[in-house]
Amino acid sequence: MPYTKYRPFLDTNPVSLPDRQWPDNRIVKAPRWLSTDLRDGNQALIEPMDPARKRAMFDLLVTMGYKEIEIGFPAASRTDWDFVRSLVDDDAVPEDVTVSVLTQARTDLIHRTIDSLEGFPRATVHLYNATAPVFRNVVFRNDKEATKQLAIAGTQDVVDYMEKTLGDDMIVGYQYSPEIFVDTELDFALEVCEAVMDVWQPSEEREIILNLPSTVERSTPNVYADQIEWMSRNLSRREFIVLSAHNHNDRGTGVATSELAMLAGADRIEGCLFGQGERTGNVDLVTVGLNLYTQGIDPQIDFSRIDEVRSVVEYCTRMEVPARMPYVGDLVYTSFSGSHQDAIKKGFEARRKKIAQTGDDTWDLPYLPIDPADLGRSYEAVVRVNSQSGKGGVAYLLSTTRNMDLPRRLQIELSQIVKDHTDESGGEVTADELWYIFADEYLPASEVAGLEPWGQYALKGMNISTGEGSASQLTVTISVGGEDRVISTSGNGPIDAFVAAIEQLGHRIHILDYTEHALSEGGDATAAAYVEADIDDKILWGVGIDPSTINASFKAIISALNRTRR
Ligand SMILES: CC(=O)SCCNC(=O)CCNC(=O)[C@H](O)C(C)(C)COP(=O)(O)OP(=O)(O)OC[C@H]1O[C@@H](n2cnc3c(N)ncnc32)[C@H](O)[C@@H]1OP(=O)(O)O
Ligand SMILES: CC(C)C(=O)C(=O)O
Repeated sequence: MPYTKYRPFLDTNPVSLPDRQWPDNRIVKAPRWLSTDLRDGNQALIEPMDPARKRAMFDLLVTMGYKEIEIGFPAASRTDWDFVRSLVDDDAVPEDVTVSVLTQARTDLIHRTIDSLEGFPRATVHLYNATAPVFRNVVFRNDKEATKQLAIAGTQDVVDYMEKTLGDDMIVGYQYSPEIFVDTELDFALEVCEAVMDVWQPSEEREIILNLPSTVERSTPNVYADQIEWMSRNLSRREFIVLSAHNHNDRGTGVATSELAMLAGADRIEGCLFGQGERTGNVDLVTVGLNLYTQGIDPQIDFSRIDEVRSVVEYCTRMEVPARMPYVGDLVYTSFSGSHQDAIKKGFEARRKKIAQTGDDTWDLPYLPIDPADLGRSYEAVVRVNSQSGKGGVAYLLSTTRNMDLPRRLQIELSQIVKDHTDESGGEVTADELWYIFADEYLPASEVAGLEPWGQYALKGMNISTGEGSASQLTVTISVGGEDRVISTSGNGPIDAFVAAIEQLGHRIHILDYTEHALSEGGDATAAAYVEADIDDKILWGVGIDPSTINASFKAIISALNRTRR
């Protein structure tokens, strides 16, 4: 490939900051957020949002807690203008939300943009012009001075026209973006921003938002961080400036770029939900927000119903959120491989114990950086079973979907049975399919609809009496190949007596392990019993489910017996 036609970024726009501070900084609070879903996000859609979709997006952003929302480029099109006006007409903007509108530095567009704001209680006018060499030379055919003058004139236009047209009771802020900041010589970006500030005159009550976009991401995030720190250190009137980062994702590092920008001094992050936006998109606000959350920082945004957020965004943008999208994709809380499933299962068990014993619910789970429940995702989706899965995943699914708490060696036995199935089918086994595989293998068919009956033996009835200190007397009816046999025995306990009954059927049987637990709570609780037995020199597990614990254990022994002969 002709790689020599590309130049290293640092050869085109070098940054020197040997005493950089940002690598030692820590992010300790959420930035101010700006959602540009309705502007940058919308302008990049194959089919831009219609009014209903725009409104759904706006309402979603408000509900989630975004306080600054760029609602469009009202001078660009009738649809953008109408949408902006509809928010005033419908009184749709809550007290604590500030809308923002974008314009180029062109008088007619600036005036129309400001006209669109009439009636809003507060708003921000956002003006941009590209400042980088290739744009000066190719797009604007301007030198540096003319580029700066465009920013100055545009800002002056904004100031003058606001004063002339907007009432005193309206709070209007100003944002300036030197578009293509990353490719702009730093000293020139600084010069333009200073010139813009000279016009706007920021002060205690009159902040200015200076937005330094990686319009096209072309360097590693550390270079951008150097650029942000350099600007942050060299800008005058820094205390009145809200330094904003607007990052695209051309190199796939938009999130890292925004995070490093925060370390380097950015106060505000602009982006779109799930990374919508031009080309590879704007930075994903959900990922940046939830990355903060997983560090114990309140993102100030409600992500607790992430699937609802996703479905509204998919409706509005007519684009699908990919299955591996951080925090929200279909597969991100799913583990297929055996060792991951095993670790997750153990992690959940350890967590339950830790909470019960100490009340400490600090999150520390193998392979899961976030508790899916915090985002409204269910644990059932965490583990899925295919040919890569081991005992942990199988046991986890049966535990979460059926309350079955399988003993470890039974897990190993079942896992091999499931693997035979997945090796043959090649695909995933759903929780329902797993239940059918399990039931077909271990349970009398009558208990699970849709399965063929199997097994030479079945428990038909029993009567047991145990006197104090004396042996259990058992009379049991067992169907043998369809014919009922009534057997009377005794033993040290019910299981011992039942084993004696099985021996009367001509089998050698020795119980190796036995456990039981309730499957549900309350008076109508059902019990599950698990028996590992050596029957006629075959070691196998059997499972029984019944409202009576004794019946469940007898069924488990019958299950193991039938399996030796299947
Ligand atoms: C990085 C970003 O995403 S910025 C946002 C970009 N979004 C959009 O552009 C969406 C909406 N835009 C539009 O609908 C149109 O571009 C309009 C209505 C704003 C303007 O349309 P037109 O007047 O036909 O101009 P056109 O779209 O061709 O824009 C190019 C012209 O604008 C000039 N221009 C581009 N950006 C700016 C700017 N920020 N400030 C001043 N002039 C600018 C160009 O130099 C060019 O001028 P020229 O025709 O004299 O060479
Ligand atoms: C207008 C600016 C902020 C922009 O969208 C960009 O540079 O990507």
